[in-house]
Amino acid sequence: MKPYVISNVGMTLDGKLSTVENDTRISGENDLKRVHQIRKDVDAIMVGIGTVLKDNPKLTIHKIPLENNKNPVRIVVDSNLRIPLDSRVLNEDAKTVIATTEYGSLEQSEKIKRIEKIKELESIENVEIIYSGNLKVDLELLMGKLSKMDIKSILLEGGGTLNWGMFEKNLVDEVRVYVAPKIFGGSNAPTYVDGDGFKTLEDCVNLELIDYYQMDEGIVLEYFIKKDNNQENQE
Ligand SMILES: NC(=O)C1=CN([C@@H]2O[C@H](COP(=O)(O)OP(=O)(O)OC[C@H]3O[C@@H](n4cnc5c(N)ncnc54)[C@H](OP(=O)(O)O)[C@@H]3O)[C@@H](O)[C@H]2O)C=CC1
Ligand SMILES: Nc1nc(O)c(N)c(N[C@@H]2O[C@H](COP(=O)(O)O)[C@@H](O)[C@H]2O)n1
Repeated sequence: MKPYVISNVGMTLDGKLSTVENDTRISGENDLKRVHQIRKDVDAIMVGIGTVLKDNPKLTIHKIPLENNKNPVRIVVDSNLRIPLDSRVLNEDAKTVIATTEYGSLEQSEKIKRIEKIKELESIENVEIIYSGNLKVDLELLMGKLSKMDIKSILLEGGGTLNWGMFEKNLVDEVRVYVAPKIFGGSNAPTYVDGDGFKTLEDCVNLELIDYYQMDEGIVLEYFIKKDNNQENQE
């Protein structure tokens, strides 16, 4: 049984997650409070290494009172352990799981560097490294391992490449997006779901609307993922 995965982003009307210069001021204050309430409701928050490298996020609950809650576990999907040791997501405010790949097939010099980085990360008390897959993190395997760690719900915050990986493997259960009344443009600006993309309508993700409501100057849209994809797309 895999964890229940909620994908949440703040995006512009043209689907961007940041500008081409990585300006990510999209959500208003009330929407950020909504996001932090979801963080409070889940066991873990998951991002890709791209987001860590570009945003240096904290991934803790800080826009609303934590009260007597613990911060959720922070999961960083990082096949090649590129995470900088001074990343805020490695601070002591919460446990951090780094999902990486087996390194046995690396050539000797790369393997030595990888083992060095593993030792440095393992010396950080609240950090745990888990291994799933070879060249790239195997997300299906990862979900199974996280479930065994008693992580039953995950807020997937992105970015667009990891979001693609999760949608491609049909690992997302719910979508909540804040759509700001802004247009960023830019063919190189990151979008909600990047990656290779589905080739045909038969393969794409189908959504079932749950709710929609105004928030700040924008709109929040909430959907379930329709899991009977094939039947839906044949109609
Ligand atoms: N507005 C919003 O709500 C949000 C905005 N953002 C923005 O998104 C941008 C970052 O997005 P992006 O650059 O795409 O990076 P991501 O955060 O999506 O990280 C992608 C990286 O994760 C690693 N990864 C490992 N396994 C997988 C897999 N199976 N599938 C996919 N990725 C995998 C890859 O690196 P490797 O091969 O090294 O493992 C990949 O390059 C930033 O500009 C950030 O500001 C991010 C989150 C939310
Ligand atoms: N939901 C949402 N709306 C926006 O406008 C955003 N820019 C983001 N960004 C995500 O939140 C992370 C920062 O979290 P911390 O405040 O540092 O805890 C950022 O890295 C993106 O994942 N999200």
